[in-house]
Amino acid sequence: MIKPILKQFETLREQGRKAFAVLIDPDDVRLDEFPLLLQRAEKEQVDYFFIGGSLITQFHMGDIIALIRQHTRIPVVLFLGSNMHVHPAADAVLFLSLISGRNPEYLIGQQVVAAPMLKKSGLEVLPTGYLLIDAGRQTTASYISNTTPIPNDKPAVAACTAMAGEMLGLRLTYLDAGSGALKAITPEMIAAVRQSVETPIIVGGGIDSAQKARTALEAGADVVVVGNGIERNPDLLPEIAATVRHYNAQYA
Ligand SMILES: CC(C)=CCC/C(C)=C/CC/C(C)=C/CC/C(C)=C/COP(=O)(O)OP(=O)(O)O
Ligand SMILES: O=P(O)(O)OC[C@@H](O)CO
Ligand SMILES: [Mg+2]
Repeated sequence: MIKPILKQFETLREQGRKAFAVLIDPDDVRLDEFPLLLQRAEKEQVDYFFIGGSLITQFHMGDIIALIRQHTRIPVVLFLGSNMHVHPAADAVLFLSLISGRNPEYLIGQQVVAAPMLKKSGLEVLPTGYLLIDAGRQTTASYISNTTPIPNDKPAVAACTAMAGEMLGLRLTYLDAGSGALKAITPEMIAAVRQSVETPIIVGGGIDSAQKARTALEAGADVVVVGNGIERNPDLLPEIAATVRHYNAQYA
């Protein structure tokens, strides 16, 4: 039996293994070209698809998930900007609470509205402390959520925020510089969070080279997420997949 996804993340963390998640922004998917990416992802042993966006204007999330099922066995995890984007055909949902911000709507409001729907959906719910980190420019997620990201040179703020999230019972920590970030999260910040919590750590935003992925993994990320970088340059997918495989072969 395939382990639930939270258990998979916790096992990675316990064993020192790493995983690679490809972020699919539904609005940027061309359904005719998508199977090519999927075949590549399957061949390169991508571990997860994260799917979602701050805004979704194309109503084809169901078609996207159906194509993923047709071409791969890679689990699909919803990464949502809004409770209106929930789709029951996925495997799991990152149940984000935006704990770096002070906007109650994104700390608990969206979650209250989504809860009954999620309970019925059969989706695995992954309680996640979500931290937006300054990216060198305003990102869609910080604009839409109306929250101030944590300054990227303040690792202690991120560490204390993650710690509080863990104490509140959140099981995953997601450090996100935001999609298309100019600056990826510093290794100092990732390491400070790693020393402060036991939860698996997901890191994303602005990872547009294999070297940046490796830096995040070495600093303590358990899962790296790449979206824009692969949209711009599909050859980055095999490069990052090889980096993660190499890391796992070397250290696990
Ligand atoms: C789990 C439920 C029910 C809701 C979550 C609602 C919360 C708390 C969201 C957090 C804030 C937020 C708006 C996050 C968005 C995260 C995301 C999917 C980012 C992907 O990138 P985009 O922000 O779409 O960037 P682009 O502008 O590059 O498309
Ligand atoms: O698109 P990129 O910059 O890779 O960001 C991935 C994800 O963490 C954004 O929320
Ligand atoms: Mg988007």
